[in-house]
Amino acid sequence: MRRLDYNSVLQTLVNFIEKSVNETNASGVVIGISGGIDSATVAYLSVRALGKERVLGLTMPYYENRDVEDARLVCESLGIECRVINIKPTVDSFILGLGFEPDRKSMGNIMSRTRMVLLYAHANQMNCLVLGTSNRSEFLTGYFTKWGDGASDYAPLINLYKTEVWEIAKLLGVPRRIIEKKPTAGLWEGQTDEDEMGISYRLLDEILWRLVDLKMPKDEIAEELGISIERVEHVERLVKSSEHKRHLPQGPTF
Ligand SMILES: Nc1ncnc2c1ncn2[C@@H]1O[C@H](COP(=O)(O)OP(=O)(O)OC[C@H]2O[C@@H]([n+]3cccc(C(=O)O)c3)[C@H](O)[C@@H]2O)[C@@H](O)[C@H]1O
Ligand SMILES: Nc1ncnc2c1ncn2[C@@H]1O[C@H](COP(=O)(O)OP(=O)(O)OP(=O)(O)O)[C@@H](O)[C@H]1O
Ligand SMILES: [Mg+2]
Repeated sequence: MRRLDYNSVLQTLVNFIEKSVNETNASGVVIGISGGIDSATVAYLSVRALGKERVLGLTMPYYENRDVEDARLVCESLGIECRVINIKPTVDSFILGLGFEPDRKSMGNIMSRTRMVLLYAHANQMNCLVLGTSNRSEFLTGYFTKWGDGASDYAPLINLYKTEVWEIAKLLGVPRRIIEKKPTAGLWEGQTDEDEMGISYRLLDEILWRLVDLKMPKDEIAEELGISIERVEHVERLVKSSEHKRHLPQGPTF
């Protein structure tokens, strides 16, 4: 992987948030706090950039599990306001209105888009910006809901791989319990990112960096990492098939 000076990356992230908020005359930021590491990292960076009074955390559970406790742990350790909104009634009423039984992926995407609606309602009302939490590993593989968690005003982590986010989180002092948790979108019980994508983040990031940033031939990547070419091709397919998620909607030009 590339070697970054994480202290300097951290300062760049803090400066970026401060500048984005000040230049837009926003009062502060709203962040969806899941209890996972990406949102915790964005919250920690935001408090460094803006102070705790200008950061609002929204925890929006669908399932009853430990994630709400973890989200509270993040907010309490930072001293930021944490509002909990149970999205089950809203999501269930969407499903009732559909007239068909959505599969678990469609249902998960409804959950993600419901959270987006709630984040923007708070941003509108409070003159705040929505900070996204997507990282480069998710962005390049399309591992996010289009117009759901992929939607935000600024996304400070978008150019950092997941393995790099882990390093920044350690430097920030994010609670260990949050750092050590298995990454999960939490869209269905037992879901984990690495199972669904079929690869560990450590290997994914090594492949993505060579494939996308260094533009290395696939056979060289496989040889250098001591893996089969099929694994590299799997990642390449994820990148290619999610191209549409990295652009605004296209139309013909005249
Ligand atoms: N070629 C193309 N050009 C333009 N648009 C295209 C398209 N192919 C599909 N589409 C559109 O995109 C839609 C599919 O995209 P989308 O609706 O996002 O749905 P999809 O990519 O199928 O599912 C979202 C994935 O992201 C994961 N996720 C979601 C939320 C959070 C996290 C997390 O890590 O926390 C992960 C989730 O587990 C799932 O694997 C299609 O229904 C279609 O409308
Ligand atoms: N229950 C939730 N309450 C509030 N926001 C949520 C919830 N679930 C997901 N989100 C939002 O969607 C984002 C995307 O989820 P994702 O799982 O990629 O990140 P994470 O949970 O912060 O970290 P990890 O990937 O390690 O689980 C979260 O960072 C958060 O902003
Ligand atoms: Mg998560």
